[in-house]
Formats: sequence, structure tokens, C-alpha cells
Amino acid sequence: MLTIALSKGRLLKSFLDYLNQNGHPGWYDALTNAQRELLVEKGEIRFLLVKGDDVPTYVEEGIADLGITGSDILAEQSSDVNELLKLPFGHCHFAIASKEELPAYRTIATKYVNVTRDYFDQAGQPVKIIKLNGSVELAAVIGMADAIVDIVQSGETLRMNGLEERIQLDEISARLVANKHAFFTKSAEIRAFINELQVN
Ligand SMILES: Nc1ncnc2c1ncn2[C@@H]1O[C@H](COP(=O)(O)OP(=O)(O)OP(=O)(O)O)[C@@H](O)[C@H]1O
Ligand SMILES: O=P(O)(O)OC[C@H]1O[C@H](OP(=O)(O)OP(=O)(O)O)[C@H](O)[C@@H]1O
Repeated sequence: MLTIALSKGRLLKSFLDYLNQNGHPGWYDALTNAQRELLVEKGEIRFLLVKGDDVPTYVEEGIADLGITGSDILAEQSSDVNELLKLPFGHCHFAIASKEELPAYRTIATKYVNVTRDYFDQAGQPVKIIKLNGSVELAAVIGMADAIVDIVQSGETLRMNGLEERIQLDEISARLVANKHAFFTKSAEIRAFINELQVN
């Protein structure tokens, strides 16, 4: 039995689309038919449906052998897991966005405090960072911050809130990570799972 911690929310939707188009109807059906269940089993695979932020914790603790989460989460947290593969879904990017273009941004609202601090430290620009857990765009709309660092995919949320992307930062996509112990003890099962995923 292989246990996989899977980010729910938007990434689960992208994973399901991927499975539907390229992959594994058994997993697709099992995950699609799950209503509010957080534990979904199909044959020798057990999926744990958790918040993306918590995927590295389940994997690090060895509750899950593998995890699928966004590279945004891995960039923000320093997790003791093995990153195995870049997966071909969940594509978006980090960006700095604001209402007005300014020569320097002093107050930044974001969910991604570490990513933001690293960027502005490297740029040699001192900033105050305000941590929010969602609806980050609002901070720039109402002037709590003069810019935000957030994920952009279609750009629709920025547009609808009168904000513009100023600087494009790192690309984001889904990643497959493994527990460091399971990586050795379950290597054959992990290889089989990757083969079934049909990721080149
Ligand atoms: N607009 C987006 N487009 C594409 N991928 C995104 C977008 N926003 C976030 N993601 C990716 O999906 C992952 C999960 O994001 P999301 O906010 O939907 O999940 P969550 O907070 O775990 O779920 P929940 O809906 O249960 O709160 C993110 O870590 C990121 O990699
Ligand atoms: O470019 P777009 O396609 O519009 O996607 C970007 C939006 O998606 C994510 O938010 P989410 O919907 O997860 O909401 P939250 O961060 O406010 O919880 C992200 O934080 C942006 O707000």
C-alpha cells in the first residue's frame, strides 16, 4: 500500500483533469466520486486529501509516502522531503502586483512571507511584509499594502480588482515529493506509481 497526500482545492482539479486526459481512469473515478471523504482508496493506492500547505507535513512525518503539492508551498516551507518530479499540471507563477507602478514598494501583503522576504532581501530593498491567508489582492485595493506577492494564473483576479502585474517571479507547478525513508524502503512501489502517472 502506498499513501499519497494530495493537495485539494485547485490543484486537485488540475490533477483530475490530467488523469482524465492522460492517465488513470481508476484513480480519476475514485477521486471524482469522493464527496466529502478525505481518505480515498483505490487498489494499492490510498489518497489523503489535505490542504496544500499540509502536504509536506504528512510526507515529512511519514504518514504519507508521497505527496503532490505546488512548488509555491515547497518554496515557502523548508520541508525535509525528497522532491522527485516536476508534474505537468498546476501551472501558474508568483508575481508582484499593485494598483499603481511605484519606484519602490515599501509594504507588501502576501501569504508567502518567506518567498517575499527572500526576493526583496536579494533585491536589497527593505520592505514591511504583512501576512494574510487569502484574498490578498484586497490589501492592495484598499491601500493596506502598496503591492502584493501572490499567485497569478489567468490574471483574472488581478484584472477584476484593478491591479496589474508589475514583476513576474518564479514559475509554479505541481511537484511529487517523497518521504526520505519511504524513498528507499518503497522504491519499487514509488517507481510503479510514477509509471502509472505517465509523466515523462
Ligand atoms: N489560481 C490558481 N491557478 C492554478 N493553480 C493555483 C491557483 N492558485 C493556487 N494554485 C495552486 O494550487 C495549490 C492549492 O491552492 P488552493 O488555494 O486551491 O488550495 P488549498 O488552500 O489547499 O485548498 P482549499 O480550497 O481547500 O482551501 C497552490 O499551492 C498552488 O500551487
Ligand atoms: O490569476 P487567477 O486565475 O485569477 O488566479 C489567481 C488567484 O488564485 C489564488 O487564489 P484563490 O482562489 O486560491 O483564493 P485565496 O488565495 O483568496 O484563498 C491566488 O491567490 C489568486 O488570488
